[in-house]
Amino acid sequence: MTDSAPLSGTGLPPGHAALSVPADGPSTAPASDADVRSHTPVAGAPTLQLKGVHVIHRTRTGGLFKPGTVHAVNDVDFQVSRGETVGIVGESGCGKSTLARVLVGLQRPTQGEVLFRGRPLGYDAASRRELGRAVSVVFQDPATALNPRMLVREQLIDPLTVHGIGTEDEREERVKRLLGLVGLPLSALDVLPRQISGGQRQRVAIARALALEPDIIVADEPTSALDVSVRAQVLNLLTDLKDELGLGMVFISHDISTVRYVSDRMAVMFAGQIVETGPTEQLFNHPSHDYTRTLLGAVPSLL
Ligand SMILES: Nc1ncnc2c1ncn2[C@@H]1O[C@H](COP(=O)(O)OP(=O)(O)OP(=O)(O)O)[C@@H](O)[C@H]1O
Repeated sequence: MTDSAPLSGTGLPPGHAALSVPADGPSTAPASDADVRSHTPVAGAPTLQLKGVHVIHRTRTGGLFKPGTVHAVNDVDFQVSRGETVGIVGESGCGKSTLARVLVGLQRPTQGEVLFRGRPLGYDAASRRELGRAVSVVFQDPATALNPRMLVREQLIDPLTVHGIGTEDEREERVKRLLGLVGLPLSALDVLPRQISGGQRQRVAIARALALEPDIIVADEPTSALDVSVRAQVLNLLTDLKDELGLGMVFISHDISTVRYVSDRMAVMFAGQIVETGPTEQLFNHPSHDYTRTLLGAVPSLL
């Protein structure tokens, strides 16, 4: 981990930094129509829903599909709500991370709709702040979420302070609870990230993602950077937390056996498209797409 890794002042990873404004409770005086739309959930709507989403990245060198562009996400429909884990699996470069960035509001689709609680997601500061509170992200490398120069306590208190949650004492209490939830001792509060192991750092990153009591956690390859010996522990932690807190989770991995282990439903991604989706066991037992069969035929990896 380098000393230059950034930390947003929001309790969220870099890129969410601009999403938050200091205030307490729900925003008042919406700044735009988008704010008004986003503040009233539609009863029964999924927490997050994508409809016909495309993301085309512009590149200097060009991509596979067209010189100068990469069609990273191609006509994707997707949804997730509290209480369910939806896995997204596919090989490197198929568009999983781009899709994750769309889900957490860091990437605007080139085309298509992102609905948050049934309303079109706004990209103004107040809407992003609201999304940032309801949807957290855990990245592959905890270094992207943790500031190497801040004590664990400060990193966990930070999102609470930014969102104006609780008194100082209440924040301290919540931080201790968070640490307990992710199975770290209280002594971990007073250390820097480099003083703990990679698995423990990922636990801190998960605690931080839970700090604002989100509805959904988007976990993008959360165990891939960890030693094999601790992958299962972190995976079990995520599934336990999901059950305990009733969270929704989007679990992204290139490894189909890991996705099977945690997911209720699965989406198989290939070249930017979701080529197959369904209940996990059904998809395993009766894959309908050739690419899914190829993934299933690959040597199963250790978690
Ligand atoms: N900001 C960007 N600018 C240009 N191209 C990009 C950008 N982000 C991703 N891409 C390209 O879009 C495609 C999808 O990338 P993405 O990172 O979403 O895939 P992925 O499945 O998450 O892969 P990996 O597991 O290797 O991260 C790739 O071809 C990638 O090179």
